[in-house]
Amino acid sequence: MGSLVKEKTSSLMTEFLEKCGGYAVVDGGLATELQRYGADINDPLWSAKCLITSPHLVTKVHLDYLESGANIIATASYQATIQGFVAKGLSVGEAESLLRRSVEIACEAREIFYSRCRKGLWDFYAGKASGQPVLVAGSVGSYGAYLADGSEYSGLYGDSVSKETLKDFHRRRVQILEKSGADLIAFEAIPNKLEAEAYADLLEEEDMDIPAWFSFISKDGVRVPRGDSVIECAKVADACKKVVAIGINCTSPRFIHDLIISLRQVTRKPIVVYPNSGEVYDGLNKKWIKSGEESEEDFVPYVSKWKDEGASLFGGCCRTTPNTIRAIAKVLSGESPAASKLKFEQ
Ligand code: MET
Ligand SMILES: [Zn+2]
Repeated sequence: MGSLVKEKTSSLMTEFLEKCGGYAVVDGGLATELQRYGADINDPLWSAKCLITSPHLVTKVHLDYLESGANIIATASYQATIQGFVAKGLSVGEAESLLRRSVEIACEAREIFYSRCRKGLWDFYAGKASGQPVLVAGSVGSYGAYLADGSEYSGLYGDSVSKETLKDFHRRRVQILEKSGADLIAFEAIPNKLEAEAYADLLEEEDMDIPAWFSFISKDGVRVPRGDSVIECAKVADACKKVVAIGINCTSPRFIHDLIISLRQVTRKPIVVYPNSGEVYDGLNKKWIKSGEESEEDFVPYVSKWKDEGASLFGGCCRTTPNTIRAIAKVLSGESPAASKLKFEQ
């Protein structure tokens, strides 16, 4: 790769943020939104099952988020792994095509969005839609997500799983996403430091043409599920030249404020936050459980505070919807969100 391409890679996010006016909107939950449209994703492949059974729904959800103001849409590859597809009886070739397809679907949705904007077909944002820059992030879920046994939210893989195991597991998928037209890779919901180190090594070893963001899960506002401190994990991400943003996703909104402060202590890279609705996932029974009276837009009034603490990219994760994203886009564009009861003690 030429040095010019490398420079472009490392500055991609700062330039993109400038184009967006300093702050960018990330999409909301993809899997849970597919479910809301009736997709049955109760499967080891989770949302990736839709790449086989209902790709049109994936396009539809991407379009919904773009229409709501998203600047970054993440592909349906979170739980799309070659190993997972092969376990379903697909060939390696078919599995790799589906991974590529996840990026193509998101790129096609962006094209459809832009062409509809040009024709002025959408009311919302119609005026400034052509000025809505959009990046496609190739989503990569953790090894625990592939295992689909709840370890995605515990980060406990056992002693037999080493950094090398994780690198071997992720390498081919990352290579394919890199060459499929994605603008960046989103390593999402990272549950332990070991996996962050594996990703960082992979990015360096593969000398990737596109950058990445690392986004961690936290269940207590201090540590990732495995028990490593978020600060230690963020240091791994900060030290990796290919990482252009660091953040938190699929985490209760109530922890986001403190987590941003922790991240800011160890990085100057842009911070991305996209919490879930605040409900808790019961991995064993594959159900979201309410811990209070959360609704998907409840955290939106906090976006301004998170901005003040130094985050620059804001979206939603599981159980958030296009409504959440529309409200975040409004906050970032200076309009106040619909009055909503503030529920999270800061
Ligand atoms: N981008 C993924 C999704 O929204 C993140 C899942 S987090 C468990 O489906
Ligand atoms: Zn999530």
